[in-house]
Amino acid sequence: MRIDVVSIFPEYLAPLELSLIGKARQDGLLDLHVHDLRDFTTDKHRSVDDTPYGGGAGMVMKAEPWAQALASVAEARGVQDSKPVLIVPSPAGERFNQALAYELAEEDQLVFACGRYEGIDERVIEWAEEHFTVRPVSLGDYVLNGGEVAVLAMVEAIGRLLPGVVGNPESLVEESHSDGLLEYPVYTKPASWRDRDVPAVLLSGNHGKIAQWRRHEQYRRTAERRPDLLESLDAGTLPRADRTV
Ligand SMILES: COc1cccc(COC(=O)c2cn[nH]c2)c1
Repeated sequence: MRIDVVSIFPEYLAPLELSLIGKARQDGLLDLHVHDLRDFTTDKHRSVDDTPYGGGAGMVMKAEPWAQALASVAEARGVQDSKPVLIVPSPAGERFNQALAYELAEEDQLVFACGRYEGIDERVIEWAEEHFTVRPVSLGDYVLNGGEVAVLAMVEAIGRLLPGVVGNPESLVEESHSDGLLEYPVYTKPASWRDRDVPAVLLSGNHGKIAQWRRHEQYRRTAERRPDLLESLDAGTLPRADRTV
């Protein structure tokens, strides 16, 4: 998979050189390029924003630098049969979740546009529809100063689903949200720690009972912390589970 990120703070994406995603890049599993939006400006001040039409506080990101940057990224990939997906992290986007992470992990190319200030001139989104499948995506109902933090989270959530990125794909199966439920509690040595014991069933060696206990814990936790997930479970809108793409 190829991922391109456009930002006025490219150094914000440096953590993607570390750990699992960094290794995936070294192993050639993930081809990630970060671009500085200011490299696509033409004025002496390399300006990327201006005051909003209609008034109001804050600034809006200008359309032309974005069109130049996105056109350059679309070309970088060469001619392909499907349009790359342009993801715009935004408080006004569709909600990011594990199901969307699985869906996006199947794409050949993802392009992330990191907005800042009050947002990007809406005409960029309209223009981009010609070259991309455009998807505004929200991490949650809160406002960040820019899309970079959201991109770090999404690239990690998507990247770890790519074949070969995590050592043991089995670990992707039994984790929160892979089956629509929260994960069960986990324990490791010592069996007794500060007068707190590991649940006896986990030491029993009875794998049927262990699986049963874990499933029960998943339901108990989900009902307690995320009853909304139980509703979508009933509605059958489960995320793609137990496989890498
Ligand atoms: C595209 O325009 C803007 C404007 C302002 C901030 C941002 C950054 O994204 C978020 O704040 C966000 C993402 N998921 N939840 C919140 C983008």
